[in-house]
Amino acid sequence: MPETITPALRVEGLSHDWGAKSALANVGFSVPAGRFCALLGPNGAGKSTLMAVLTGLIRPRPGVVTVNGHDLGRAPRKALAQIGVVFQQPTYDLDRSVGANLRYFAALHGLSGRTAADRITECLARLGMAERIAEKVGALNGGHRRRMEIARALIHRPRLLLLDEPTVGLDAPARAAITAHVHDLTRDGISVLWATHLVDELRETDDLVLLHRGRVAATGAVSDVTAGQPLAEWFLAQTGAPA
Ligand SMILES: Nc1ncnc2c1ncn2[C@@H]1O[C@H](COP(=O)(O)OP(=O)(O)OP(=O)(O)O)[C@@H](O)[C@H]1O
Repeated sequence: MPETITPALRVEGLSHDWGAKSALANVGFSVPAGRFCALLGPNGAGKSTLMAVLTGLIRPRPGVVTVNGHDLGRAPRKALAQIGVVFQQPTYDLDRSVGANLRYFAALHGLSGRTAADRITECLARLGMAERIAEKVGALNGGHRRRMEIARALIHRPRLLLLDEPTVGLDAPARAAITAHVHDLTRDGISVLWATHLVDELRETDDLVLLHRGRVAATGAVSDVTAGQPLAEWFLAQTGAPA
């Protein structure tokens, strides 16, 4: 792939203060098309604040965010149309089926009828959830609920998927399954920004942005930035936080 290709996400000179507290300070990095990029940082590093900026909840000031070349500040509709989001806090209707939950989101994106049905089948299949379409969300375990939310975030075929600590509260097998499914999405050219403080969710071939105290402390391919050191040891040395 040529170097000049437009990145899925570019963040430049981004800062945000919560009152007197600096949460992000001159943050800059990019996620190339089709890459899995881990936004790694200990608790309080600023990951959720950054996700709030990237999803348009907080206006970047100062700073510039572009999604597939669309400036989030100047052309928010175009930029946001390219993004799928899985927030840290789950959002779904427990009393309705998986299919009904997805139909609701499809309708929000202007999809209905056969188009919506096909898209829902496609997205559930990508997360290994096709056979659960008629089950009530309240009857699913935590891992399957999360997978449904990821499928739902893909319904409008975004180019960039943002996930804020999507495995919080899940057991090890569920975490591994979700991590694998989301890595697989990059095969189809979807770019992923995955916020986490758990280094075992990263692969050697991933990209990584290390966020520490609101600043980018390291960025690049995992194997390059760690220079062969085990990732957990490297993370501890960089941040003082156990992974
Ligand atoms: N709404 C808010 N009001 C005031 N301060 C906030 C707010 N949200 C976050 N902060 C502060 O900003 C800093 C960064 O927090 P943030 O939640 O972005 O970090 P994080 O890396 O997502 O951490 P965690 O893993 O604990 O969610 C912290 O010091 C936090 O206390």
